[in-house]
Amino acid sequence: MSAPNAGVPATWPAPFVTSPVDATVAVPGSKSLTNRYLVLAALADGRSRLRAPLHSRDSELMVSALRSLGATITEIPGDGPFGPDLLIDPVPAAARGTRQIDCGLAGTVMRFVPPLAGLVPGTTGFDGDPHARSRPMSAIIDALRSLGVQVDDDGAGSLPFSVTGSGRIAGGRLEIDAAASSQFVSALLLAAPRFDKGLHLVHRGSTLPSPEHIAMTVSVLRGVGVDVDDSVPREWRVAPGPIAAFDTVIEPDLSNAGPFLAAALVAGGTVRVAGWPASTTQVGDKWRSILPALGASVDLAGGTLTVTGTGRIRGADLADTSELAPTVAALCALGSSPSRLTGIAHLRGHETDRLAALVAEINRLGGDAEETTDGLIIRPATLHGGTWETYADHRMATAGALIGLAVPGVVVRDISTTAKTLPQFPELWQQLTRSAEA
Ligand SMILES: O=C(O)C1=C[C@@H](OP(=O)(O)O)[C@@H](O)[C@H](O)C1
Ligand SMILES: C=C(OP(=O)(O)O)C(=O)O
Repeated sequence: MSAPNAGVPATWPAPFVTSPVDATVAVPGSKSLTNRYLVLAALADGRSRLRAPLHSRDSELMVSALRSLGATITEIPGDGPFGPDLLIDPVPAAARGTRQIDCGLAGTVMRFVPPLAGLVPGTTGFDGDPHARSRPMSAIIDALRSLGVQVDDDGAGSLPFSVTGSGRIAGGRLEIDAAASSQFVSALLLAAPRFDKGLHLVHRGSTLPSPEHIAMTVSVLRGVGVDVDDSVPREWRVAPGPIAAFDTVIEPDLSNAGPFLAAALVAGGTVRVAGWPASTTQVGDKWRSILPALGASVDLAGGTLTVTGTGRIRGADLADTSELAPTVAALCALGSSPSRLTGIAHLRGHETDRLAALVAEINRLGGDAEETTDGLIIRPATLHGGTWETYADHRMATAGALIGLAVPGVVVRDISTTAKTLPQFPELWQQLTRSAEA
């Protein structure tokens, strides 16, 4: 694919505002929903359509991965403002051969695609960006081996590795430790209807992160006619059977809506996000409770979420903020009282070690942040300008932009990393900040 955000400079002076914002923002489709539905469409019993899907580096990598496994994916004009719809014809039964898949830095690609590769005859190599090689993968590698699939790696429990599928996976009972990522559970559940005996998956680890993302997986599976029993905590039973072809509209990415909504707290003023679903499995719906805890008022009416802030942020104790944590941490760094974020130890295995990265960057600007065993403590401090490093992490980039809204002279390194899930970020952020000047 062409370089996302081509032309965006390597260092990006974050817009600083001195008056309240007043903006309505439309955000593109959910990464988590787009990539789940793409995987299910590749395994479905006929042609599926995704309306208003995300078009970003992570979704393009998923499209390429599924194409190389044999799915036919075609772009067709749609109604959404952010790009075409997708028609997907599943991987045909006769698909075979060898292929190499680039996972980039996409957790959904590196975790969701290997079980599919086990269902397709032939050898599939997996590798990704330099940072991808330090993301945890051993739970998937071990799970596939327990399921009888050949995996060849160098024993490090990470990319690169190859999966040699025979075309069938028997399935049955399987224990894994998904403490490092909920994506291990989602990956196995998504492919499980195509295992001969289905799957009885049991999580045996100490903690299970990002439960909302697992609930999303269960919900999308049920939506395409798959029988999933999740009545026993930390266990899932997926019945074998067909995955019904579907035609579905992808919701806007509520996690990516976060930095825009948070701008109302930082600058004061009002930000509205259109197309907010009345009910959703996205973890980003938690903004409706997180932002009020930090001092905003929030109203959901007529499909629009409206967030109003005063420019004054109070600290809070917030648990299990999952992929929302970098945005939350940026808000807390601007808070007038201490904050404690808990239940996010597994962020150490995200695009970068997010806990270390947030502490380093907040403190570089004069902040007072500290790592705990499972999160962060952030105390009030007066921040100053400087370079904000992003470590190839899109959510570090948007966190830097948010701090720069209130602190003059913040320069974000590599804003183009936002192309991972939101290529339009620099442009949408400029529009938002211009509303403060108007
Ligand atoms: O399944 C998904 O779509 C995701 C699950 C979560 O992963 P972790 O459980 O590794 O946090 C989340 O952080 C990631 O952004 C997307
Ligand atoms: C953790 C994230 O991504 P990934 O899907 O690559 O795990 C994220 O987007 O915050």
